[in-house]
Amino acid sequence: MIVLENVTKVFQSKKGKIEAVKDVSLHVKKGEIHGVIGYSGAGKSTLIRCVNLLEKPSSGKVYINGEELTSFTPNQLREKRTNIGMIFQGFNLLKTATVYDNIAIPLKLIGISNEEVKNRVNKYLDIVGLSDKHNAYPGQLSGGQKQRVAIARALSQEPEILLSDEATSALDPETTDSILDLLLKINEELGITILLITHEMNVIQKICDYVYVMENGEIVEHGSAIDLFTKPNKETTKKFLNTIAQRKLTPSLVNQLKLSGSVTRLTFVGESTGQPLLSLVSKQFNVKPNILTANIIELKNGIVGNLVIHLVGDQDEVKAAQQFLKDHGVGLEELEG
Ligand SMILES: Nc1ncnc2c1ncn2[C@@H]1O[C@H](COP(=O)(O)OP(=O)(O)OP(=O)(O)O)[C@@H](O)[C@H]1O
Repeated sequence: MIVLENVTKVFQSKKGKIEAVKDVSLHVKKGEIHGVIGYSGAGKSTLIRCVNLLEKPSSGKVYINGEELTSFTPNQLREKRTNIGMIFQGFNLLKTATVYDNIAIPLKLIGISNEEVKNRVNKYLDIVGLSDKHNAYPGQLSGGQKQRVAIARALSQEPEILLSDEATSALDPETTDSILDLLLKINEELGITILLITHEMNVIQKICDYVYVMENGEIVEHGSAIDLFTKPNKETTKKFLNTIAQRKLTPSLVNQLKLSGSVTRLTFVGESTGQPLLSLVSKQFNVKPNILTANIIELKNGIVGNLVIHLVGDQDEVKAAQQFLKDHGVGLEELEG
């Protein structure tokens, strides 16, 4: 379990103070995968580095499994850090060491016996699917394979928590998917709690239970992945959603369509996905629903359907039809031109 309480990080630079992280609180429950998404410069890297105190917060507290990390001496911290693995965008492997040694050396440094080192390297290379690469050097591996070695190295210290700093950002979409599948597998099979940062909405979509949207050092919106995908509030969140599913119509088209009715985004989740609601609407009300765009987004914990419809009819009938949809659990957002 990870808890951040009012964490702020201020850097002093030649140009003055930079508040990279401002009063951030978050709570990652044991066994869950939480993601922080934001644009470049939002403060994500600084935030995740505050979790294992690679960056010392200027103020605020960090708790891991109920213990306040921010109160520990450097020696205590070194010991506690073995419970927090970390993976990075650039993999951070030793180029001159074999895959075996990349995993073995850090284990030897924390005093693990040679036999146990061997067992762990075998076990975790097997889990990440690289049992045949013990003697390879990083330069002989693809990006995805390098990240697998880095994941095996992080897991070999048998942490309860894994921090992922843009781990898939340097990878192509297919390799990204395979690394995300691996993260899901280690979360499910080893029960490891994961906190990740990313600027890619598909990472959030595929593996996160809970999401924080970060902007200018602050968490501007947060919620379960399903809530964020169905009821986004902030412009930044909506922009990120637009990157995975076309949700936007041109303002001139919206204005033109609104002359004869409403232009409404409907979000279906849970039970509402299984009902023929649009056909009921056209039977029960004097309106004609025309579908303008449609897509389905598969999240870790469910499926969200998005439809943008043009409801043609007079105002009262359109309003009654919208209320009917709302009453049946459909999310509604009136689009403006
Ligand atoms: N060591 C540092 N000294 C001074 N300023 C820093 C330092 N590290 C980060 N910053 C500043 O803090 C802000 C947040 O940076 P950070 O790297 O945390 O953002 P980010 O969301 O991870 O962006 P990116 O994805 O581009 O790394 C930026 O304005 C950055 O310039």
